[in-house]
Amino acid sequence: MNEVYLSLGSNLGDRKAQLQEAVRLLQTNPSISNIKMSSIYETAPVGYLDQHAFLNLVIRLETSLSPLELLDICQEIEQALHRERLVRWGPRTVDLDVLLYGQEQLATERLTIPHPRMYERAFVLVPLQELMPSLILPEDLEMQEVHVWKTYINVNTFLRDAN
Ligand SMILES: Nc1ncnc2c1ncn2[C@@H]1O[C@H](COP(=O)(O)OP(=O)(O)OP(=O)(O)O)[C@@H](O)[C@H]1O
Ligand SMILES: Nc1nc2c(c(=O)[nH]1)N=C(CO)CN2
Repeated sequence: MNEVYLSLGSNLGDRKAQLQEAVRLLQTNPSISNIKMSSIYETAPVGYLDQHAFLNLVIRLETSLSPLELLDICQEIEQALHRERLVRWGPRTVDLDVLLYGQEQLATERLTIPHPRMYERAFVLVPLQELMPSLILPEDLEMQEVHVWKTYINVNTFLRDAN
């Protein structure tokens, strides 16, 4: 089994419902187990600023899928939730990025692990630190626009939460 960390984000439409659907689709995959989630954070947009605030979280899971198989699953979920790529770093119904896959280091055209921009992103590192308390945040990280939006006891509570 491989331990994997994914970053999830949404800033278009019903942000929480889309994150719930993405997590539900991951949970129903027979090759994925033991999903743990961080709190959900509301975060100011980074990179492309003229867009709505995001909801972001990080999840840890175990999987027998290879890194590329997992990327395929993430991209299928983005497609199922009607993700469109119109602007780089622009608005999205849902975005799933592979942050870490065990101790794996990869730099291919389709997939780079660890995710190349994760160490500069408070919207990734702050939720990641909840699941990985030994993580030391960079001193110059822009923290002020990253706020806990909601904390769930576990994934099932999150998936049952209607509003
Ligand atoms: N670790 C990774 N996780 C997800 N996608 C990756 C990763 N490494 C490379 N990619 C590639 O990046 C491409 C663009 O991904 P995407 O459209 O989600 O980027 P983005 O979320 O807008 O920006 P960013 O990559 O800065 O988060 C994907 O098609 C995928 O092949
Ligand atoms: N706050 C926030 N900003 C972003 C996000 C995101 O998930 N949250 N994703 C991006 C591209 O991956 C670009 N900018």
